[in-house]
Amino acid sequence: MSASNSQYSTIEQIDEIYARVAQTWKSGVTRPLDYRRRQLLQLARMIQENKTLWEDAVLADLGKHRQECASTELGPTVHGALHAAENLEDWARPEKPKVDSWRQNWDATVYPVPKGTALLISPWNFPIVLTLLPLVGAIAAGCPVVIKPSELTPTVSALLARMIEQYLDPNAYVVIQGAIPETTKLLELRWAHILYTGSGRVGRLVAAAAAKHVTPVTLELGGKSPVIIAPDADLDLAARRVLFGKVQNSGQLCVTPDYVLVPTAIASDFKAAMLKAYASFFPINPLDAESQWSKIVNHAQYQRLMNLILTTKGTVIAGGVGDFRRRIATTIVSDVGLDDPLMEEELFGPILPIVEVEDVDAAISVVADRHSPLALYVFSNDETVKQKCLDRTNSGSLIFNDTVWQIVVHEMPFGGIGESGYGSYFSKNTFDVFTHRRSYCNMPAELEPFIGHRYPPYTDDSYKIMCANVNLPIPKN
Ligand SMILES: NC(=O)c1ccc[n+]([C@@H]2O[C@H](COP(=O)([O-])OP(=O)(O)OC[C@H]3O[C@@H](n4cnc5c(N)ncnc54)[C@H](O)[C@@H]3O)[C@@H](O)[C@H]2O)c1
Repeated sequence: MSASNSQYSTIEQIDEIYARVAQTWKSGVTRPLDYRRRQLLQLARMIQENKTLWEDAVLADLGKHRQECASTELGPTVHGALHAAENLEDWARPEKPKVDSWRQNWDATVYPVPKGTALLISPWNFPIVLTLLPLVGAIAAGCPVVIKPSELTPTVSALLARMIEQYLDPNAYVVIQGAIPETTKLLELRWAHILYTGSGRVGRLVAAAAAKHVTPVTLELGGKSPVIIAPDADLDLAARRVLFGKVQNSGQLCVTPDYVLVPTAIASDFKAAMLKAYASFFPINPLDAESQWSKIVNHAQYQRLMNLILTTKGTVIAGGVGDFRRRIATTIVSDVGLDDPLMEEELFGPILPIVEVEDVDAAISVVADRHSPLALYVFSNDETVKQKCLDRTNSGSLIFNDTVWQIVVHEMPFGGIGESGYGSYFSKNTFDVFTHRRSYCNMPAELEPFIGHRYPPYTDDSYKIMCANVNLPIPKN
């Protein structure tokens, strides 16, 4: 047992839990749609009936305000579970692909079937929704699941363990509490799918471990998500919306705006707009005891962020201070160069560098020269600018005139590209992650007269028939 937390699972317990969940998978109990539906409704109840407990847990671990907890953790989870329960039958319906007429009596069908027992490894920054939304998809798909939440949010992880045992089928959905040794052990086992959310550093370890068993993986990683301000942008609106994205969970959000690229011609107007938005968001000192803002998750992260504020060569124009409760005032830094320490790693905290560039083309070049981010935000209504951003950059998502709230459009796939990860989920996409599209055919004996030419011995006649597709006419253009 790990010394630091008596609720951590021992290695023997992990083996026992794995065997139990594997047995559940074999029994087929998680497959029927009415079972899946019941579990999904239970998951929604688990949140709704214990709203205050969840809010308190997130408050204890992250100091996150109840409003942020309701809007970004609890609401999306309940909505996601109910949406899956409502659409389950549709998503799980077998499909009849369009086939050539001569194959129509082969009964070609695609069955969406559960992949098998899945592993979810989730991060600390949104410890409820980033654990439970993947779980919703896995339940909907019919997979049993082992869940490993983050050790950095121990109150939420303990609550997840207790609630999931109480509300869901405990033989099919189990939380393992632990840190690196427990995750390492879990990664040695064979899973049907692993969905990992977190840093690229650990993502690489997960992908390497999965490769040993040829296990498919979804990697939801991070990266520096840029903002481009175009000359035609409404600067007050842009400033408010950029700052909104930055204050959510004190910037500890995978799609938080990481840095702003602004053409020199409008840079001073944009800075003024940012300071105006700042004053309206923070009518009192952001570090006041009644603070509404999340704390930084641990001392090491706090220290890392404060060091960045100290070592930047830019000018701190707002914030710049922290306190003993690990809160850092949202900090705006102007005149930041592309070689500044703030422009190296993903910031993942409440610091917003503003980088001046010659024009929108230069901004696009900066984005295109770096790793593809999880999100790219552009403030513009100019169709030429929009098209250039679409054509010349790549990112998990491309959002015009807002930040962060693309995540409420559940119908769109959420995921990264390149260093920001691979695979995507949300809504039916999550169901698809845990689903195998199994091909099915039934070839009746009456086919023999029509397919007899496939059997040896091969003859000139059978060869001619088999060349039919090779000789298909090709259109000129
Ligand atoms: N794409 C997304 O949806 C998304 C969402 C949230 C966070 N993120 C990204 O996650 C990162 C921050 O999250 P984090 O710090 O919790 O990530 P992390 O990678 O440190 O931890 C995530 C999980 O990995 C486990 N882990 C940590 N070290 C390990 C090791 N050596 N071996 C095996 N397992 C290990 C942890 O126990 C935890 O459960 C940021 O980069 C952020 O952008 C991405």
